[in-house]
Amino acid sequence: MGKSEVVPMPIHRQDSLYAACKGAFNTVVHTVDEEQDEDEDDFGIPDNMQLFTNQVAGHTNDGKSYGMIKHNGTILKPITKQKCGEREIDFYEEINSATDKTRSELRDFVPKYYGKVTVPIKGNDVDCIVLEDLTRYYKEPCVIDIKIGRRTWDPTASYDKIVNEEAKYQESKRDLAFCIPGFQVYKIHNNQLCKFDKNYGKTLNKETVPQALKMFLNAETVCCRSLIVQFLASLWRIQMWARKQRYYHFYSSSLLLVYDARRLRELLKTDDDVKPTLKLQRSTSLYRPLSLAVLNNEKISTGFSGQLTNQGPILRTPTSPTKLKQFNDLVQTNNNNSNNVWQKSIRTLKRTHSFQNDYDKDMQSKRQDYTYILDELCTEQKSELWATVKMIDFAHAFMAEHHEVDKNYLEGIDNLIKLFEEFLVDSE
Ligand SMILES: Nc1ncnc2c1ncn2[C@@H]1O[C@H](COP(=O)(O)OP(=O)(O)OP(=O)(O)O)[C@@H](O)[C@H]1O
Ligand SMILES: O=P(O)(O)O[C@@H]1[C@H](O)[C@H](O)[C@@H](OP(=O)(O)O)[C@H](OP(=O)(O)O)[C@H]1O
Repeated sequence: MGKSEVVPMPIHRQDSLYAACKGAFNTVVHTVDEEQDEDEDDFGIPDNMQLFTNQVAGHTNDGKSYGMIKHNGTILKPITKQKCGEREIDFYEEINSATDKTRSELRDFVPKYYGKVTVPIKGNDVDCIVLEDLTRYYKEPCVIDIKIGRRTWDPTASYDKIVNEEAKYQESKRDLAFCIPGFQVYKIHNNQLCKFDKNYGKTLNKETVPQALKMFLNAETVCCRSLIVQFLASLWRIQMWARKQRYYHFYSSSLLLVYDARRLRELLKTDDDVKPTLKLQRSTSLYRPLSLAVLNNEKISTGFSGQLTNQGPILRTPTSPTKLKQFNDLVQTNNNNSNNVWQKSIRTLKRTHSFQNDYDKDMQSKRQDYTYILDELCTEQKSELWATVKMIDFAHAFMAEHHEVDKNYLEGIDNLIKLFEEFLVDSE
């Protein structure tokens, strides 16, 4: 592995967690300044391709399968299991040509798909799926693979496969309906790249998963609210889609969360960014609508009237016309950029000011709460995104039987969102 080395983890505040990693797991630490020049020759891939070093989970070059390959701003996913490969290609091709709203919308939530190529790897011609590299524009890409669902075996799985899958990540899957097969994080306090593999992920439970997520977020001491809100903005959109879609059931599929630690480092240099001027005041749960937020020491209405009907909370137009105008202008200005997930989230949030929509009521109140935070973040001068969430790995994507909602998938998403929302509340 070139200049990478296996060294004991440094001991920081999360002593127990780091101590658990020390020695027990194959935790690899690179220093950020270190050149990561892998020896491509060892892996027998063409000269114009490289091993994809930002891969945090999935199949690797272990003699039976191959790891991801980096090529020209894309990644190539080698197909070693014919059926899984065909299923994944069929899935991408189907959603790329779909014209219905639900599947067209799904295109926004997955990496861009560029077809299939055959690559000579170690003398074998291997078919590969060509996908957008989600880490491409990030200087210090922090990546976590979160496998969604309690059940990770598909309807065609053999008895052995079921037994095998059920034996893994037991506590995490049972209690949270998701698990963490791997992640990497550029630690901003010591410039080290820390990698955590599936052996580490398999030890996690409902108490340690939040700690691992905080480690991934560089949030052991201070939680960056902008980062969490960016992730939540994407997660909420995926959640809303998963709540209504009845096309697919995903088994062993993941969410890939990616952010740029370089941008986080820049942001944390200024106190204001760590402690945003906007603070929501709330007691415990995000599932209760707020009536007031505090902006620059001034109380402002979040739009919740304090009254509930059997249709849900009654919302009023927020009382800050200036903010609302800025917000409208911003949405208007960015209307052309229809692929910008951030702006789409903002437009969705804007719609939650009205009751004339179809969204679930709890979603309305949650989004209402965060309209102001998103508004503030988007009016920052440097507003381009530096964090994103995409759905990946469709080797086990199946058509939904009887047009049922994919509860297995949805539950994992819901629980992940709850954790992120708790981080946000804790950071106030
Ligand atoms: N579009 C992408 N951009 C960047 N990295 C990606 C992308 N797709 C996958 N990866 C990286 O590759 C890893 C494995 O991806 P994926 O889950 O598709 O592979 P897999 O071999 O089918 O996994 P599994 O063993 O879970 O079936 C991910 O954890 C992630 O680190
Ligand atoms: O997390 P682990 O312990 O690495 O387990 C692997 C994981 O469940 C993969 O999703 C699966 O690949 P598929 O999705 O392609 O089935 C792989 O099966 P495999 O060993 O048969 O490749 C498992 O080994």
